[in-house]
Amino acid sequence: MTISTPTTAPTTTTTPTGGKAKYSAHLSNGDPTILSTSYIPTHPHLFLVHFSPGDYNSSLVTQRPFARGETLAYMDSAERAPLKRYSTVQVGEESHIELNSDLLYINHSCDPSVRFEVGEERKMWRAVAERDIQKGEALSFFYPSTEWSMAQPFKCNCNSSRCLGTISGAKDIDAQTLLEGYFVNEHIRRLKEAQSKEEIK
Ligand SMILES: C[S@@+](CC[C@H](N)C(=O)[O-])C[C@H]1O[C@@H](n2cnc3c(N)ncnc32)[C@H](O)[C@@H]1O
Repeated sequence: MTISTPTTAPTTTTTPTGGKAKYSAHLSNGDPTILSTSYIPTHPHLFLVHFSPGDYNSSLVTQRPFARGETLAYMDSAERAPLKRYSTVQVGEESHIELNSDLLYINHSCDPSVRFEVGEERKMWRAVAERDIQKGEALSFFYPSTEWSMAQPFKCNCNSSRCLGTISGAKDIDAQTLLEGYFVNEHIRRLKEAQSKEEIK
């Protein structure tokens, strides 16, 4: 197991102009050792991060039930990201955002409880319940619904009967399996279409 040390201790800061605090969990690079001691929840009445030792083992657990179709949260504190990384969410063919909130800790599942609805306009960015969700459940969304080619592929441990194995992005999933089996965002639909015409790999 590799333990990565954050380059900066996680902090909640106030900007000189008194602006919104910055969420720095992404600085943990997956290792919660330091972060868990200084954690300030961003949505304490809705969900909390459950920190687990080891790289990228933490998760986001609900504090109350949600009904299918309900918006869990808008991605209000998200910001455009210059580069994709494990913590970013793709919102368009060439656009990525950092969530800057506890939504970062939603893991992937091939049978997800949540979907991330995104698009080029920030007002579209929100997390919606795919089904009824109980209090105390760990939340999950289907990462290839937003990600075309992931910065950090991983072997999925969702244990679902429909698990797709290694998750590396929508580009590597058969079009029928992806488009008939899962909710995906419009940019992924467009990229899959371009791939089928061999306009992109
Ligand atoms: C945005 S983070 C999610 C929060 C992460 N669990 C953490 O503790 O920082 C994405 C990373 O979590 C891990 N991850 C998420 N879902 C997973 C899954 N179903 N199976 C294995 N690893 C997963 C992978 O390392 C992935 O790159």
